[in-house]
Amino acid sequence: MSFPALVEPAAELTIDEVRRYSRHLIIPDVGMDGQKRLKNAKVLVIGAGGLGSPALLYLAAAGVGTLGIAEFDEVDESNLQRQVIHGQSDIGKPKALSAQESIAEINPLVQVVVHNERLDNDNVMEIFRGYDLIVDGTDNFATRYMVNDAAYFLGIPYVWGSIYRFDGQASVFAPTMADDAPCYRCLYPEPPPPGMVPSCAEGGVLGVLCASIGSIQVNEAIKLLVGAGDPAIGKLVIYDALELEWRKLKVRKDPNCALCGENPTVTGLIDYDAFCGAISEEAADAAADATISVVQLENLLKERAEGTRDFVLIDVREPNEYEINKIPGSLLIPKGEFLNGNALAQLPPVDSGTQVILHCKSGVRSAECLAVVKGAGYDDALHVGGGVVAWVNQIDPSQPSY
Ligand SMILES: Nc1ncnc2c1ncn2[C@@H]1O[C@H](COP(=O)(O)OP(=O)(O)OP(=O)(O)O)[C@@H](O)[C@H]1O
Repeated sequence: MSFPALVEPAAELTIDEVRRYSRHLIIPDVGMDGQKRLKNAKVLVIGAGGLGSPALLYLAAAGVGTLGIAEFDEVDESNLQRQVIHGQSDIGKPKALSAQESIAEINPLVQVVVHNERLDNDNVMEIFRGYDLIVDGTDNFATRYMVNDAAYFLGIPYVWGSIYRFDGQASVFAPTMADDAPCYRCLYPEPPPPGMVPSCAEGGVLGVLCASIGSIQVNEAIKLLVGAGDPAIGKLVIYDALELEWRKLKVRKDPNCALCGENPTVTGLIDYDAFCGAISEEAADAAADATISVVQLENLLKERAEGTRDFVLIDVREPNEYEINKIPGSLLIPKGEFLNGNALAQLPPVDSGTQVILHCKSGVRSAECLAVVKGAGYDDALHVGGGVVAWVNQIDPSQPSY
């Protein structure tokens, strides 16, 4: 199904622009009219990370007249494996500014608007207002639901993408463009239970997958802006890079959707952190008075070495994470073993007097496991807040982080 172009055409292209965009101008579906629409377009990209990098680069190269960048973070060495808009000399710089510099080099005709801040309930409506289209390149559920809701309230279509390891997904959510067009909540009414879906920082992502999904997002954005082809409204694009398989599933509007359904219950922005629960209630309860810092752990490890303390330190991450860095003296039992109950047989008996201390990468998975262990009777079990990330940052910077 085709849709009218989102943007009116600019009055004219300059001679420089005609030269620069000549390969677009000779595509019948873009042409002079489409390129003038791109020139007039205002597109906001949220996140200048894995997906945002290729999205910004190609939107800029394509001649989108105004490109907004909403990003609060700074460039880290571990970003460079996939966030190709940043380079070695950008490490430590705000990503939004680093991205702006790259765009100036790729296409100085683009006007870049930098929003060097975290998008949240306080600023999202104001920042979104005035853009024709949004490209969501973020990596967390709280932001995704917020983007979906804010875009819906303002009637702005957006292109969503998501990546994990070798798997990617993308879709266009534009409930105000067609009566039967779904929103993100129609596809995913509820966020996954906290701790169940690891982030890319926890589970990893193939760098080049960002290019595959980010370029699909740009493709959809260009189609929407110029009114070409059949955009992925009501369609979920699924890419399996390991099998080299693309699939397209139909996504229907949910009449019971909390946002765009017949009797909406979400009528304004909500507390998205609470909705997505950074940590499950059981895990939060278990960890409430059983969380130690890495400094406390270091002291406990010294006492254990001196023979004045008895405990097992268990790393609940995956074996490939354990290969990258570890807290010395830890034993690896991945979280899945706790969830299926097998880990308990590998722990010292409850009445042995040996305490159980758990850690993971950042403290989310270990809190989930702590709830299991406490439920099995290990009342004095502890977990390490901040996990191995805090250990590397505060105790042993000689180890790599990831
Ligand atoms: N609410 C938000 N406002 C602005 N930018 C956001 C928001 N939420 C996430 N982002 C940005 O979206 C980008 C997502 O990129 P990516 O998935 O590659 O993750 P990353 O945070 O850079 O990497 P990693 O999680 O592996 O350290 C990040 O740069 C992140 O800072």
